Amino acid sequence: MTTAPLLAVRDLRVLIGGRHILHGVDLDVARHGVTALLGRNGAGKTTTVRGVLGLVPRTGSVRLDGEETVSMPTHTVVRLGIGYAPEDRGIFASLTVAENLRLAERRGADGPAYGLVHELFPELKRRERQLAGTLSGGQQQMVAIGRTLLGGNRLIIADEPTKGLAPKVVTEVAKVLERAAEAVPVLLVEQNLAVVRRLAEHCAVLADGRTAHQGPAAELLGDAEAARRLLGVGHGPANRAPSVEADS
Ligand SMILES: Nc1ncnc2c1ncn2[C@@H]1O[C@H](COP(=O)(O)OP(=O)(O)OP(=O)(O)O)[C@@H](O)[C@H]1O
Repeated sequence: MTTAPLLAVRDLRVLIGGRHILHGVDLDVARHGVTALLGRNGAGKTTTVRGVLGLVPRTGSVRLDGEETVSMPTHTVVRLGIGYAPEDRGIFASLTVAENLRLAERRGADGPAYGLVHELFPELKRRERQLAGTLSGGQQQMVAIGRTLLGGNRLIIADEPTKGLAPKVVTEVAKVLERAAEAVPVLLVEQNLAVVRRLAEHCAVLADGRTAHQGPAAELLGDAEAARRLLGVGHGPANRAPSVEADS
């Protein structure tokens, strides 16, 4: 079994409007489970994701399963098998759950993976006629993640899926991601360290547009001094990690 990373980003640089946003991001995403991308506000996490997807001009190397994608346009990159759940979830509020999923269909080897989506999230089957705008935050996140699972993707990228959610909903979303990651590896951009602690085996930390740290997530989160230095946690309420409720 190969242990080479599924996604290997090396020296990723992004220049927007004459400003260097990223100047040397290295990131390995594991072939299994959740890899967390961490860093303070403005560190460059979303730009890294956008760089991986080819949504911003970039240089360096971005290999998916060994294949160099850095010169490819976005539509080619995503067809290689990357599903993206953006920070705002990107769902259509005035369409039903079923319609939202249908819009994300892509033909994988065996057609769209509805079996997998309904197995992981039976609630989406039960609510298929409900308007997506009337779902809870956690249920909307199920739709967003469900959409990424429909196209036979090899990697899911979820950008701050718990941002702005109440603790109970954060727990719901963490469970959704945990289940999704059993099927497809996930790159998770996340500020909630309790979620990272629960889900991620590996992590990378960005600071000022560069990779400041990579390694096992538990090791970083278990080292109070490193977590304070790299993530700024432990300095008052604004930086305190919200909790994730215990499993019910
Ligand atoms: N299109 C753009 N034009 C100019 N500056 C940008 C652009 N996109 C991002 N930036 C700047 O680049 C830096 C990194 O932004 P980015 O959104 O990648 O950080 P982030 O780590 O995702 O932050 P947050 O946690 O706040 O979402 C910020 O200073 C941001 O203002």
